[in-house]
Amino acid sequence: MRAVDDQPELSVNLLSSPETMQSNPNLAVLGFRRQLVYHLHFWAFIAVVPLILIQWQHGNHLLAGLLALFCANAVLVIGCLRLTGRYFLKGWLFPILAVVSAAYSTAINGHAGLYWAYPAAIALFFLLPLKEAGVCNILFVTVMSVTSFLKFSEADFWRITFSLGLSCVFAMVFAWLVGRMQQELTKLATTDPLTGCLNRSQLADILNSQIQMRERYERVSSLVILDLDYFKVINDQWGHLAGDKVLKELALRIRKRLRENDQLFRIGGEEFMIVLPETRQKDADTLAHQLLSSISATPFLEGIRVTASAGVAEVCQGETWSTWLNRADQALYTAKHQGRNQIVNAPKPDSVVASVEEEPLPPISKGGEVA
Ligand SMILES: Nc1nc2c(ncn2[C@@H]2O[C@H](COP(=O)(O)OP(=O)(O)OP(=O)(O)O)[C@@H](O)[C@H]2O)c(=O)[nH]1
Repeated sequence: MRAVDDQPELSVNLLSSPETMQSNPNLAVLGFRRQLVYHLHFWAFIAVVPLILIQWQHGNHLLAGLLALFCANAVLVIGCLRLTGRYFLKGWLFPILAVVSAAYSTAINGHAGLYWAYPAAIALFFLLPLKEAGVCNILFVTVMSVTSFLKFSEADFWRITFSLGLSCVFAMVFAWLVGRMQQELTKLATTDPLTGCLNRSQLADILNSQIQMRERYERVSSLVILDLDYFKVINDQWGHLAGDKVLKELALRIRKRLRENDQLFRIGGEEFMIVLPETRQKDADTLAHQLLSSISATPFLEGIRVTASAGVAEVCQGETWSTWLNRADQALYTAKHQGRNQIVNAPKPDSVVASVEEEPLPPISKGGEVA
């Protein structure tokens, strides 16, 4: 399990926007992870603040300093998460300071310091990626074993080593299972169970990322929306199970033709959308023709021949994801209206055509040639 992902481009504050989290499963997971980090730092801060005074009064100034640093880090992490939604220093200071403080406290305070080793070891699995947390904990248990060997009786040394080791193993297994469960649930929430295609949950995010590529780097992407023709007739004549098989087979045929970076969504009953990064309209149109040919060339099930219609749209400068999608959708509507089994390319939006037409002509040199 990883507490917080590296997503610097994510500017939403997930601690304060539950609506965003509800509509996007990936953001929901990230939001819960941030909540976990937030609460760990908050409660650790509450628990450790009194210890600073106690250690200072006992003359353990170095330990008091370490604990003060730990609390300052907790305040910074909480503040950054609250104000910017980012994770200060990616969570490394908490485990380092917790582990060093626990080991040092055990060395100077004996059993009183040892009790803090257990929460510190467990917290590692919630703050760091699983592998890093595992390695840190092996080092930590080793340091604590050596300390207890030097400080306590042999029987205590064995007890401490095994109980701390076992706590780490339990925490690791739990964190690993929670991480797997997150992955499974995210997959379930973002894909269509019948065809395995992406569902609408991430549609806006993925289209927006393509728009950003267009705006920042002039990298042009295209959309193809493809819809089976007269699919209702298949359901009516051969039944819904046959209809489902046709949809599965359709997704397979489309996938066979796609590149690794292309993304296939099922956005309606028999309506599919393909996002084609770094693809011009002309090339998207070629792909759409190939898809329509592969759909109509061979029957899906015995006797079931199917055709499809498609709308193609390249993203334009200054366009939002919904206007881009709408243009592709309108093109599909036109293809259906014109008789189906065909592809229609979406025209550029009016504002883009106007701005191209209004572009000033290049200056003319003295000789009458274009400069
Ligand atoms: N088998 C099956 N059918 C579905 C599924 N989702 C939607 N449908 C059916 O798909 C059909 C869509 O019908 P229409 O929207 O009229 O579309 P169409 O018959 O393909 O007509 P055009 O798109 O205009 O060519 C409906 O009968 C839905 O019940 C599904 O998951 N499985």
